[in-house]
Amino acid sequence: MLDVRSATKLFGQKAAVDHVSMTVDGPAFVGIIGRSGAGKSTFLRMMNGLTPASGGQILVEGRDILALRGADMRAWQSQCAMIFQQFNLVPRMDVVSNVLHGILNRRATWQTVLNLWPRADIIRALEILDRLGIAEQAPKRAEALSGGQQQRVAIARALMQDPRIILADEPIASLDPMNAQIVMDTLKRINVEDGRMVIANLHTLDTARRYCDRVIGMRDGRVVFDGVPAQLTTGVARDIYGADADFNESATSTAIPTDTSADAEYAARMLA
Ligand SMILES: Nc1ncnc2c1ncn2[C@@H]1O[C@H](COP(=O)(O)OP(=O)(O)OP(=O)(O)O)[C@@H](O)[C@H]1O
Repeated sequence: MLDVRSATKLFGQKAAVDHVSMTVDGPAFVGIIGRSGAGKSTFLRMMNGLTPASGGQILVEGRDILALRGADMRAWQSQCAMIFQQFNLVPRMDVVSNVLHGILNRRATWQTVLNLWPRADIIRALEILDRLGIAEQAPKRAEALSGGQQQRVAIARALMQDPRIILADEPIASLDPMNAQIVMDTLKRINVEDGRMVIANLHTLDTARRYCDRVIGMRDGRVVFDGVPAQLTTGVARDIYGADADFNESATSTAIPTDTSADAEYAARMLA
């Protein structure tokens, strides 16, 4: 389904993404790990056209999405939703309107300005929020929600697009461990239940091991590891992160104790 061939992005002389190649068949959950500056975000941004490539191809069912322009690129972007570390919601807008913004580019501007949405779209947005356990938050302003709830709204907005691929750029980097787990469980459910491919940049090894079918390790723009979580030993991780013998896995762990969260009830249900 996804065939990346020598994808490259240069910023001046520097290759942020350096001849990256990989194939992914079917709806896998792929994690990308690597130290800061390894090229993870740039690669995801190339995938959905936010950053134009300098070379290579990204073929999705034989079509090179790096070559798309205009309406074709916008059509691809609606099939390839993106989730960001900082959620990127409209803070003062209510939750359901934020979710409806997932299909903004399918609407006339005047309809959006007047906040006129077809009943069927509103119902679908509410159904998605209900599935993610946050339907009761629908009328609230996005800024009134906890970080974990806001990220679930961002996931709901992505689902509104009915995408084939979800790209998540450090989706849990701003969250406490319990909310991080809820968000990762949510992404995993979408992957398994809906058959949508998920590609997530992750900053913690334990998260990559726990949730991913496959892990890609990047270093200096290149793929230096491509395997299943069981192959991700401490030694391999040390190579990916370019760390020395003092490399300590706990530095990339989410296992920080916490006892407070606005999401405790939902967490209990999800984790039961
Ligand atoms: N717009 C840009 N202009 C110039 N250089 C850039 C730009 N975006 C990224 N870079 C450089 O490309 C390299 C890869 O950056 P990128 O953000 O993709 O890495 P990353 O692995 O996602 O790191 P982080 O986890 O810190 O986000 C870095 O050296 C970065 O400084």
